[in-house]
This record gives sequence, structure tokens and C-alpha cells, in this order.
Amino acid sequence: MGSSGNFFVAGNWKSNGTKESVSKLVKELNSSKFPSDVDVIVAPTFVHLPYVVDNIDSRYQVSAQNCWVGKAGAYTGEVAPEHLLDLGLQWVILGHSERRSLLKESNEFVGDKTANALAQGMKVIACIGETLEQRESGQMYNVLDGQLSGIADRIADWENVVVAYEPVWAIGTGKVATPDQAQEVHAYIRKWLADKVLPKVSGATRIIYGGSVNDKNSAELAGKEDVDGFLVGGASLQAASFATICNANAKVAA
Ligand SMILES: O=C(CO)COP(=O)(O)O
Repeated sequence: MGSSGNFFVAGNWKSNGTKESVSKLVKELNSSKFPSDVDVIVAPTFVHLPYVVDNIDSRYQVSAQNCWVGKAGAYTGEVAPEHLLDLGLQWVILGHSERRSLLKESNEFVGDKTANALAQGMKVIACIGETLEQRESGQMYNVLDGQLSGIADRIADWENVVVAYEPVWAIGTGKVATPDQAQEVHAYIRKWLADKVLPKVSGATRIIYGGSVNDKNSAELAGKEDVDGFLVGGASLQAASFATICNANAKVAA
């Protein structure tokens, strides 16, 4: 834990789930145990949001996986922050690498969406991360700088932002970053925030890691100074694994 906030674990269910599997998962999550000082968030598909909001235990907060860049209106197929707030949601994940690559979301667009969501009263899990090619060609820090600047150039208040570092080569590959690799980049992001935004923001912002986090590797990653939590994909669909990950920091502290 390098930040002053609570340990933060978010489960990104991505484009997964049926009515049946979501209801089973919610039931299992409702009987999972984790410390009260861990912020635990689940992010189902838009379709499953109302069910999850109505049925999940209040120890969990619910997040969307994306939202529109402006206000509600004539934007076919889009879901605006107003819709999410109306449902009682506070959180939204923005800039996930799957959207950056598959839907060509630019750093500027992700920054605009972040600014819009914050201005409308939401909290944002803002994702950044490099591809293997970028890492191996020495471009990693340039790429991260561009992604961070896309956000920092457009927002003044970071209080409701969590930064998720998700190296693209570790997402869904089973190839997790080593604790030292994660720590190196998290420390870089923390310093970037101190230098380019404010030392106060650097100390208060949670920087979480995502990419093949599971019940076996989470405690060691959580032991790293600047790892303030996780953004979990595949393992968040298994209630028992997710619960272990939510307890990773307590294991470190024990
Ligand atoms: O992209 C991720 C979370 O947003 C990580 O996914 P996996 O945990 O499945 O690698």
C-alpha cells in the first residue's frame, strides 16, 4: 500500500455472464468474507447491472465497464453517466486496453470520457498499460506518459480516480507481471503524479494492478509498496478466487 486510501479490488466481468450465471455468482459473492477496510467493486455488463445493483450485498460497490463521453441524448447505443447514476452506480471503468485496441479509443478520448464522468459525479477506474512490443522496444514509459497525460490534461481533481496499471501482455494470458515488474511501474506512475500533478495527489491516489491476477499470486503482488489493489478479469468470475484476492492485503499485513 503506497496510497493513503483503502486497499481496492475490482472485478471486471467483461463481456461475460448469463442471467443464470450472474445470479449464481452474486449469491456466492454475498456469502464471501473480506475485511471491511477493503473497497470491493464488481463490474458486470450493462445488461446485468440492474440485477446486480438490486441483489448484491451492500459491502460491494457496482461499476460499469464504460460510458458515453457526454450527456444523455441522441447517441444510439451509448450509456451516459446520468443513466449509471440513476441506477445508483458510482463507478465506471474507462480506457480499458480492450477498448483502446479493439475500439480505437485514443488517449484524448479516454481523457475526455474521464473528465465527463467525473464532472457528472462519477468515480473512475482509469486504465493504462503497454503492449509487449512497446515494452520490448523501450517505448513503455512514453506510452504510459501519453496515457496519463491524456487524463491529467483534462482533469483537475483526482480524488475520485483510481489508476489501474494493466500491461496488455499480462491480460488474459496467464502471464502475470512479476511483483518487481509491477512495483517498478507503479512507483513510476506515483512519481509521475507527484511531478506532473501534485505530491498530494500522488500520495492519495490508489494505483492498482491488473493482468492475470489470481488467488495464487495476489498476496505477493499486494506485498509490494505501491500496489494498492487489483483489477481482476477472469478470476473475478469465480467467487472463491475473488474472495482470496480481496483478502490478499490482509494476508500481507498478518
Ligand atoms: O483486463 C483485466 C481486468 O480489467 C485483466 O484480465 P485477466 O485478469 O483475465 O488477465
